[in-house]
Amino acid sequence: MEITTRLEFDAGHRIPDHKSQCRNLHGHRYALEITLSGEIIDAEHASENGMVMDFADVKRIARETIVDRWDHAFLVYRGDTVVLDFLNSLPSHKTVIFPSVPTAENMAAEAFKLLKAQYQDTFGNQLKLVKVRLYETPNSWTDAFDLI
Ligand SMILES: Nc1nc2c(c(=O)[nH]1)N=C([C@H](O)[C@H](O)COP(=O)(O)OP(=O)(O)OP(=O)(O)O)CN2
Ligand SMILES: [Zn+2]
Repeated sequence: MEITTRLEFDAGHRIPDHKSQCRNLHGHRYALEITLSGEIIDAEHASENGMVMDFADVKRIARETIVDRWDHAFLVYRGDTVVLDFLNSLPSHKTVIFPSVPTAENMAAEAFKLLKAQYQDTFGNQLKLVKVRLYETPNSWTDAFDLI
């Protein structure tokens, strides 16, 4: 079985070498969809009985791991020194330094890597993160999978 839940957040970014307008500082309302697979839990009287994982717990983990960190932050490539220096000059600014250019693809890959370690198979139902889908706009999105 697969389950999917969706969270949204706002963040700023830029693609410094982009050929067009994405080189400008701008923001998106991102949507993050998390898909997990596993067997349906068969544990009489357990809160999770009949579920792959409680959607509330899927979202709580995603909030703690990604959304609370990236929401209303500016995501900056660590090599984008002109913008990084500017952001560092702003008192108490919420800045997330990225190891790669914060394209939708790199953000989804980073989210997958961080989330994979957080979804634990506590009920022995082969719970597994299978996909992270990130919408950068309502019309454009990317899917990250486990490449290992
Ligand atoms: N493969 C990718 N292409 C682009 C990315 C990306 O992350 N991966 N990012 C951008 C820019 O960030 C840009 O903000 C989004 O571009 P675009 O889809 O062209 O923006 P629109 O506002 O025109 O999108 P609508 O879907 O029409 O609202 C560029 N390319
Ligand atoms: Zn953008």
